[in-house]
Amino acid sequence: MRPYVILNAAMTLDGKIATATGSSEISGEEDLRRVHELRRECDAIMVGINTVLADDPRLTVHRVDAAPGDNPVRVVVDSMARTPPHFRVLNDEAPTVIGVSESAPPERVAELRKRAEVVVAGTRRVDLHLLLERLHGMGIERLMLEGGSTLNYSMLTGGLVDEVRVCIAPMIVGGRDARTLVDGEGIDEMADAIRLELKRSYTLGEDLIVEYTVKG
Ligand SMILES: NC(=O)C1=CN([C@@H]2O[C@H](COP(=O)(O)OP(=O)(O)OC[C@H]3O[C@@H](n4cnc5c(N)ncnc54)[C@H](OP(=O)(O)O)[C@@H]3O)[C@@H](O)[C@H]2O)C=CC1
Ligand SMILES: Nc1nc(O)c(N)c(N[C@@H]2O[C@H](COP(=O)(O)O)[C@@H](O)[C@H]2O)n1
Repeated sequence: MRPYVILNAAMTLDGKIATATGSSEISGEEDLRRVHELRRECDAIMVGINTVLADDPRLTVHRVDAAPGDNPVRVVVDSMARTPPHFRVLNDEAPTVIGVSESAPPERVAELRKRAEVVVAGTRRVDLHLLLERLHGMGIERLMLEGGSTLNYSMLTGGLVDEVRVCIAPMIVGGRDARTLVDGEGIDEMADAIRLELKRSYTLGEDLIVEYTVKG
């Protein structure tokens, strides 16, 4: 058993979720409120280690009203236990789970254990199926996947995403090194593309929100 997973992100019209320099403030104010309402409805928020290193995110509900208990569990996918101990994802605003692999240096794992629950899943890279199974065992039924592109790819190709919700901002940045909604190795044939079904689309301020379910 695994949690129900909603991938949420904001991208420019040309599909970038960050520029090559890591600048990633894309959503308008209304969309940010939607994101935080969604966070409040989820049991956990999951990101990849590169997102933590790039953004030093809080990953809490802080743009809409929230009681302390409304903060979801924060989950970082971090094979080598590189999460810096002083980063905000390890502050006491909410509980944090760090998914590491068996290859993570023990001294870094021990340091993280002082501030977070560490789940070991996978030998070299985090085994996402196993991590999600463990999270489900911890009571996490609804999980919001908040990027970045590399983790989005692994989660989608692993069949671990149920819904995709994207804010498309009226901006274009270009750049072959800029991160897109989904990167990774990519699928070779269109016939093998991950198929989605559009459920809803609407505008929020200047942004267009599109919501899809992933076909099974
Ligand atoms: N606009 C938006 O909505 C958002 C934008 N962003 C932006 O995205 C960028 C980061 O994206 P990106 O660089 O792709 O990094 P990710 O945040 O996707 O992190 C990827 C890393 O996660 C670790 N990982 C561990 N196990 C796995 C696995 N099984 N599959 C995939 N990854 C795994 C790997 O590092 P290791 O092997 O060391 O563990 C991998 O390099 C940032 O600039 C951030 O600002 C991020 C979120 C939302
Ligand atoms: N939905 C959305 N829109 C954007 O424009 C974004 N840059 C992001 N980024 C994600 O949110 C995290 C920051 O969260 P906090 O405000 O610090 O709690 C960031 O790390 C990305 O995962 N998302």
